[in-house]
Amino acid sequence: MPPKRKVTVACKAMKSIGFPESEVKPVLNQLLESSDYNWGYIENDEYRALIEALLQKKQEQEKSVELKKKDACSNEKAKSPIRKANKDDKIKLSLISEQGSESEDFEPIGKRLRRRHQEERALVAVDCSEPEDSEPLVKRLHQRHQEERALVAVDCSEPEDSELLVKRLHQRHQEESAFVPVETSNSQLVITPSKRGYQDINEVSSGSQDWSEPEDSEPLLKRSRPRRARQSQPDAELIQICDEEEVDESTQLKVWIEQNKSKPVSRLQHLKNESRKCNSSTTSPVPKAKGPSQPNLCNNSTESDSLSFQKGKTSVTPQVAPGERRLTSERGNGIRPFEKLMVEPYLDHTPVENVLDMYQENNFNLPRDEPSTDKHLLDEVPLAIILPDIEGSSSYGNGSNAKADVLEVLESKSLDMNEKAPSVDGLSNGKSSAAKEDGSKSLESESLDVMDKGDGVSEVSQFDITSSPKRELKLSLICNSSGRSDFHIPSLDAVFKVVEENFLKLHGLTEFNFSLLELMTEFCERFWAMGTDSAVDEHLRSTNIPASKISDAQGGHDGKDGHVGNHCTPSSLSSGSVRFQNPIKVIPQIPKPIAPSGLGGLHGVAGFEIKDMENICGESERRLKLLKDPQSSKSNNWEIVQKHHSPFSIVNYCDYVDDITRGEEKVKIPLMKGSAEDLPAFRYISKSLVYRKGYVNFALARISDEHCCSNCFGDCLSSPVPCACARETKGEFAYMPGGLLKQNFLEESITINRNPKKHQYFYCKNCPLEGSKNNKKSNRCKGHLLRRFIKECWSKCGCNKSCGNRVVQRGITAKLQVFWTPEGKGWGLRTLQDLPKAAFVCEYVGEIVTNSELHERNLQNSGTEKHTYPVLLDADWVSEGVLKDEEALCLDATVFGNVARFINHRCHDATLVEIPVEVETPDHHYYHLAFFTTRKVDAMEELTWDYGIDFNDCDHPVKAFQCLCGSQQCRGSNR
Ligand SMILES: C[S@@+](CC[C@H](N)C(=O)[O-])C[C@H]1O[C@@H](n2cnc3c(N)ncnc32)[C@H](O)[C@@H]1O
Repeated sequence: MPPKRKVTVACKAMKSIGFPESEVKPVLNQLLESSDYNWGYIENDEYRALIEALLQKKQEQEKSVELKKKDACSNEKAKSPIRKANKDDKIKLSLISEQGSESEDFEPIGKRLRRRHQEERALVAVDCSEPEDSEPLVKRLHQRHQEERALVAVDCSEPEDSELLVKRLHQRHQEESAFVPVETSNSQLVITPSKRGYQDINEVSSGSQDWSEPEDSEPLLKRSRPRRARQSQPDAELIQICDEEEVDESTQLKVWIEQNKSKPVSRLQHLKNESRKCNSSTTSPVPKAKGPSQPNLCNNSTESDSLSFQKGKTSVTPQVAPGERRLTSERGNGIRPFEKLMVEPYLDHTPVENVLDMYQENNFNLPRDEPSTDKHLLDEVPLAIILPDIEGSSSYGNGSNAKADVLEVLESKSLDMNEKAPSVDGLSNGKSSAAKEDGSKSLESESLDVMDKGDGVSEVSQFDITSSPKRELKLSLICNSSGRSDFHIPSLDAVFKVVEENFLKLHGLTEFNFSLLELMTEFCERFWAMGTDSAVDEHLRSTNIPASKISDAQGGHDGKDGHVGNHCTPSSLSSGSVRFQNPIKVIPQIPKPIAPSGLGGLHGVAGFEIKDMENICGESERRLKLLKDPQSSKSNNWEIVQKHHSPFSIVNYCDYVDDITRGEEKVKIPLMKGSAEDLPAFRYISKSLVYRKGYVNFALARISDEHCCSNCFGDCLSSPVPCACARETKGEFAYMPGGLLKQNFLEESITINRNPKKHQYFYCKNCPLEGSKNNKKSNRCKGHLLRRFIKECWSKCGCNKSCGNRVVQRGITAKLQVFWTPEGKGWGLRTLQDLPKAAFVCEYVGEIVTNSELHERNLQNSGTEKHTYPVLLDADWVSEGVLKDEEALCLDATVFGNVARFINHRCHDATLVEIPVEVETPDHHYYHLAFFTTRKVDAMEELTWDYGIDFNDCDHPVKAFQCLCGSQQCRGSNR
């Protein structure tokens, strides 16, 4: 269904339950954005996510009206001016625990709801003890909404006295804190909510998981069934983690009765709801809850997205992501937010201008097909980051460059301004640093000052710097005003003004352009700059990028350079604290596609610089022109090119006997001496290229949090708990440190290849392969073998490039040679060194063509032309549903290819096995096909793989050859 229609249908559905379109559209828009335009997520469960978002929004609106009312009232009573409060509060600070409500302020509503939705889904899958009630979803959601409204109503009935209000808020915070799972040791976990679900897995599995354990006996087909079903597996491991043992039931009940006096909700229903809430939001790794019916007033506001470092506690980077369906629905419903955006995955020399353009495209623009609904909302309006040295104009520059990139590192720093401050809210103070479980380190926390008012109440504030995996850097200042009845939220401008004036006074300056906001921004820049590795420093130093570009790319919401503009938002916290937060989006380092201006229709080609393309095209101006504007010619220049192979004859392999890759690979691949002129004319490429129609989308935006490990750090393989990227391989990585495949994974892949079972085949209703043949014969699908995928970490992951879960993408490392086979198979590939079993050798690289394009090629081939064997990328067609022609792809290495085009076929006992590898996109209709050794291979042995051809299939795109593999189980020797 086209997106516009989807919007209409969604609006209609919402209208039927009482939400007008005007309310629905902005929320839907926001939800779409936060879910990466994943309609599947929005449409699931009768629009559950959307309904929740709408209810939540309504509730927030109501709450804010209430709060405004109360504020107005308390302002009346509390006469003390802001300046007085500031003056009295000589910021004496220490860390406080405020992450509880932080996310409510910082995290966009859509994201929050999506997360909650995911958590709830996971719990529904797990919690067998609690039968789902049969109430329709909408009714249940409405009911919950009513309950929440009722709670607000209770609050409203209290006297509007400012002092009482503050106290009450504070008290409620304390109460709520009491129900938040408490520390069981000094290493309490502080969890990012969006990943919270995995925390328990960490806890449960760490230490108990045996990585070398044999694979479970689950049939492959079951695992390979559509990912929607597969996802439930990791989720199912989620357990109840609320520390209800710590909470006295009668106390809970009492509080609950207090809070729900006026509510016409049955206790049972309430308990169910609360239990669900608790399940989805609690953070403690401590023992399981007693049961679902136990009352629990777990504070949902602990759902913080903050990564605040808390002293004495260990911030844990969550590991395994929840199994949410990959975003194939985008494809399925025709939404192509970043259509044909090809990203060269390994490009290190990406000009930053284009990176920024792309970032802008990816993150701030509506997708092309997306209906333009109401105002496109952004909860967090980003400030621009200025790169001080970029134009050489920074007054702060010390030669190092600030950067606005590469920021998927998870670090959080709390600068506590109190030294030796007494513990507040359960937190210790003083210098502290903590190693997270993922191996990353929380930054040291420094305490600078303390003031005890003498009544045991510390005035505590916190300057919090948080970087999120979303490449946002947040500075937040939390002023704890608890115990001060005269406190009310000052205007941020006023605060800035006072601080700036004080600063100037303090330094005896009269004419100095000092801006606190700029200082904060500068702080962010420096933070990122210092946390970025030197390689990137160097990269940016060499890149001349105007600052305006950067602010543009940031969204440019303030209309100027994006740097100024009052985006700090004051908000009050339940404890009576006030927070100013200043979310700043930071540009990630994103590989770029080749600029569209470069080669017209070829801009989608990944992996080539323009000069490379010009080289490929040789000296021929005419050809280049054709390539630059393929539309300008009626003739298909690419086909002409291919037919005659003329552009490639310029490659005289006599000149490249030392290295037929011409430097395309990290290693040289020589040709056996003597007969270079016999080498077929082809162009060596190290990465596959889209020929023309094939749909391959490497947009980063397609990779959701669940499909990357943005929180990881360093080497994922060294993490005690496998990250989200191991989900594809059932929660354990396919690789061992050092790059070899794990035995069980390898064996399974070999078995699937050599002895496929009936149930390991998938039969399509409308087979794209058969359909592409366009002949009158039967289009009956002959079956596609379902294979196991490896999923490698990639650019959106937080780990570094040498992470052990990045093998195929690093390219060829073995010493190989192209040689003339004595048996008459033509050229072949062999190894010049001993290779261990399970070692990666190379991937199959070629042109990415659709099946119909391949068919056309074959028709055009007179049959006399030598052809390499095209490889069908059908390893997971089962989960891709009905494929469009442009999604049914194969790799043809005949004209553009890598060394794998020389690997000959061997029936059954080949030295190599091919394994699909997901790298840049979760869409499984495109993937890498990597070759691993099936056994130890000795130096000078030929490398072979089983093409999997049916030698009796006359319909096959390429005519079968008489097999000379020499295997005892040869299938094609007597043709
Ligand atoms: C991918 S290419 C391999 C490289 C090829 N030998 C060459 O010289 O370019 C596939 C072609 O090699 C030949 N070939 C591969 N394996 C063979 C085998 N076992 N027996 C005979 N010919 C084989 C066939 O002509 C086949 O179409």
